[in-house]
Amino acid sequence: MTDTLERLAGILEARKQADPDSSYVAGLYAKGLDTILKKVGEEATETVIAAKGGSSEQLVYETADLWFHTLVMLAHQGLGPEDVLSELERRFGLSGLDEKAARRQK
Ligand SMILES: N=c1c2ncn([C@@H]3O[C@H](COP(=O)(O)OP(=O)(O)OP(=O)(O)O)[C@@H](O)[C@H]3O)c2ncn1[C@@H]1O[C@H](COP(=O)(O)O)[C@@H](O)[C@H]1O
Repeated sequence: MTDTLERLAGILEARKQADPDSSYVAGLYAKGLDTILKKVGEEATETVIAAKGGSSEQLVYETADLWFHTLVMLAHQGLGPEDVLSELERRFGLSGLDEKAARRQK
């Protein structure tokens, strides 16, 4: 499963050298962070709409768009899926309620 994320992250890294006219990802990098963040916001909204009223197929499609654009965002910021997966690994065994309580004590 993570092979797919690693493979995609490799492509996103390589697209940093690509021509924006021949690559959607290179085009996003060229337009900059604000454009990438706008796409993330749009895809998040489309995912919510699909979850509320769409088919399973639409929800999977929109979630893929959302994941893809968040991976572009991470790559633009010098991060990758391994960073997010490490954070999720760290959270294993830590209840969300306990984590929230610990944050409130800070
Ligand atoms: N996984 C994806 C992927 N998912 C979604 N998209 C694109 O993300 C866009 C989604 O935007 P919308 O749904 O809003 O559609 P749109 O109206 O056409 O988009 P905009 O004109 O508003 O940008 C579409 O253009 C999709 O084609 C993707 N584009 C690329 N990839 C991967 O990235 C690789 C590199 O792509 P290029 O850089 O284009 O070679 C590809 O081989 C794929 O593996």
